[in-house]
Amino acid sequence: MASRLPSAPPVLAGYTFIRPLGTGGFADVFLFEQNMPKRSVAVKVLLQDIVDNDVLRMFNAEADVMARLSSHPSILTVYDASISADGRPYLVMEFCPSSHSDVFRREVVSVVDVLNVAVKIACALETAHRSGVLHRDIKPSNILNTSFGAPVLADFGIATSLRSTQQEELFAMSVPWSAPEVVQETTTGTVQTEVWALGATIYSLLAGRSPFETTDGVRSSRQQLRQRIVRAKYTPIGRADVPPALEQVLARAMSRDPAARQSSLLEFAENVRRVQYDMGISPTALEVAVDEWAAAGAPIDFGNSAVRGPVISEVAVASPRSVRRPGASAVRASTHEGTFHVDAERGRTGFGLRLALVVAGGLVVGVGATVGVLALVGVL
Ligand SMILES: Nc1ncnc2c1ncn2[C@@H]1O[C@H](COP(=O)(O)OP(=O)(O)OP(=O)(O)O)[C@@H](O)[C@H]1O
Repeated sequence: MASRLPSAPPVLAGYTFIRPLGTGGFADVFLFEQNMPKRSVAVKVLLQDIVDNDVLRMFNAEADVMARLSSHPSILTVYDASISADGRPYLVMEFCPSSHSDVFRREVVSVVDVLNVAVKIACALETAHRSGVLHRDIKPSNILNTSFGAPVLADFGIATSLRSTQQEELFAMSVPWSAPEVVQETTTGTVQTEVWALGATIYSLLAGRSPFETTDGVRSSRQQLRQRIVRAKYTPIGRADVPPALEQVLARAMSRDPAARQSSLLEFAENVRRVQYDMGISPTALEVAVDEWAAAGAPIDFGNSAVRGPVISEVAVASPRSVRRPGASAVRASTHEGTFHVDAERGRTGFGLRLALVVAGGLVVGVGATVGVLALVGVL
């Protein structure tokens, strides 16, 4: 968690603020209660003073990528995204009570649990890759645990297109889990750097430290850490309950030469399942999207930096107060973000078509019974 105080929580219609959950490089995350339907949600809000085109582009991509992928059981579910009344983009997500960074340095995590996490997150990443998306920030703190204890991959904040051909400038990285070629800034991300990062993450969960931290507890500088990563000399985890076959899978994932690593996250998952099988544990199910699903849908636009807030309807909402009387100039309609004006004189689309929409309807409330009636009539 970043060492700064969280910003003020946004005022969001339909949600009640409960408490801050954490702070990141670009955003604060707050616990809110959604009022209807009632449930706890985590709301990620971009920091106001860093909102520029690049940040908006990353935020839009994160919302779109998560919405596209979150039907996967091991990817964090996103419910909604919009702009708050004070102008901050936000993302409403499933609330996860804990993350793997909370536990791996404090507790010895069982090998059985870690192998399960490894297969599930590998399948989540394989699915993202088949959809053309690279995560680029795989690390223990981005594996959250749902209320049911299931591991889910979160934070697609610096995700990018797998098929991007542009030389991007962004070398955002979490150094301890980054591959040598990322640390040396020769690539911003490939399937092979994701294999490395997941291998390094799983290593960390088992070892209680990241793979290139010193074991004597002496804190090294960032530069020393980078040098050790570039040398890529694998240090065995050294836990009696970690079988050599598992060390081999992780050592292969963290090979200095990208071509020597598993060729995909699916291959990594299959290697881990083999270890589970050899240990007498039932292998975790492979949950990978079929190619037809992954190829379906419009490609995510990683270049879109438009402010995409609440939809402003040009259709007047029918109510006894909104029926236009002679001489009246405007009606009021409300969205979940507040109240805005609809000019009843214009009543046309932004393309200049002479399309006037007249909405008529009413809500009839009887004693002991309620009937809602809405009629919509379009007139050229
Ligand atoms: N859905 C969630 N439920 C509960 N806590 C969350 C959720 N999403 C994020 N958090 C917590 O909020 C904090 C900030 O998350 P965020 O994704 O913004 O940043 P980060 O990954 O910690 O840092 P950075 O974005 O700089 O890499 C983290 O401590 C994370 O555990």
